[in-house]
Amino acid sequence: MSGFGNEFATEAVAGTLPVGRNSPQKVAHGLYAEQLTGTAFTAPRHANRRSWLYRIRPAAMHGGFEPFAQPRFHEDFGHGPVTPDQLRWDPLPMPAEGARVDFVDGLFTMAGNGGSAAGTGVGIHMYAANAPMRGRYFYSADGELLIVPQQGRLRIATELGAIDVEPQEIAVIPRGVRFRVELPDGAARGYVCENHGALLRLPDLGPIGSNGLANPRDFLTPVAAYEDLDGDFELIAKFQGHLWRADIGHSPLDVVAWHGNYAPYKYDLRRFNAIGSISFDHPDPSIFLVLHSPSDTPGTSNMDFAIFPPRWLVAQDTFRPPWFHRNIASEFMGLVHGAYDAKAEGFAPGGCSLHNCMTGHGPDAATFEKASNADLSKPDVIADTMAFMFETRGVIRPTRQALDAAHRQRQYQACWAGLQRHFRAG
Ligand SMILES: O=C(O)Cc1cc(O)ccc1O
Ligand SMILES: [Fe+2]
Repeated sequence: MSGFGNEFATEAVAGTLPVGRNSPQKVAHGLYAEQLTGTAFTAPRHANRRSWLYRIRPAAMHGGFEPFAQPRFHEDFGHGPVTPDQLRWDPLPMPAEGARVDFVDGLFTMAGNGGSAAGTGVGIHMYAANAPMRGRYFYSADGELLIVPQQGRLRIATELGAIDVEPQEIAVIPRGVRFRVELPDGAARGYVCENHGALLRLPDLGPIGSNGLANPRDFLTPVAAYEDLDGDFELIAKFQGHLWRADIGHSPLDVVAWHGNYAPYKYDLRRFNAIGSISFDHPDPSIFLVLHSPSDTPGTSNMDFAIFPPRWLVAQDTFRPPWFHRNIASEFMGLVHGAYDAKAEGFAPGGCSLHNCMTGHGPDAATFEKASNADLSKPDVIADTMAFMFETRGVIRPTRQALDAAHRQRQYQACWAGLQRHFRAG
């Protein structure tokens, strides 16, 4: 179903959805009615999100929760000093041969800020997995999950229907929605931004007008699909930064029909309508905004999700790649595909970098040399690329395990060491 944040209505068995009411005395086909709210009951209408689910058993039916051990997936960003160094990592290694690692076991928390208790900030995780989730279902009560696959497709079977995503697409699973991940290609790796703040939404377009950037009709939400399965299953929850498990005797993906505007969705990043300079200067990266989580301060996001897709560079008398800069915002970047135009070397697909508040960064020495001498009489085309940025208002604190990881590039700063002094007074 196409559209962003629409009021959808979908039923896997005809005649299930009640007409003219949400909670009739008896629901058709002997189902239970259940409301799932994603915003405060009294949130303004334009921001209000909730769905009505008609299901075989209510979500309340499961055993007691007990702690679940997966120590690499958490919300512990530390309280001590945080380095202002530029940081970069090679791709998260795939699971060892012979190990069976599913999506939940394969999550590795890289960095974050704020937290689930505060209701602001983000958790930034990566996953590397080689096995489907079997008899296991997961949800995060701590935030919505923006999933950015980098290698391998995911089939995300959720309570509200199934989403198939591949690299260069994204999926968003709302807070609380239960799901299971299968790996059609046998293995998968990617990035996850767990958003503790306001729900992701499309940005206003200002003078750009009524079309452009990510267009609403390119967002896709699944139709209802249900499992009617009994068994010795497990429900895993992320709640207040910790993982919990409970026995559940049936598949929680048993929603036969639903209606509402709180639902998972996907988007193909290749549909993004990139807008840029056709005169001079490289614009601010806000021009590449796909989705954002606003904060209480106008114009200042809790989190921005921006991408750097294929595009033409035509600006005249201009250093065309990203400039050298320091920002108030903090930037976590990943690369889904190809090469990134500010980094000639070292930023690999599946890798990531972190440039925090006021930390200087920009093109590496090789990129600077090339772009300073490029022939500007011709347009350049940047093809075969898809980089992205999770940009936040708060400083992004790398986790201990990310700083200690063998795949951290300890010599990253050397990429700027070759920048020559060119100054001549007069
Ligand atoms: O640091 C980066 O590479 C991301 C980035 C890209 C860009 O085009 C402008 C600013 C910016 O921070
Ligand atoms: Fe930057």
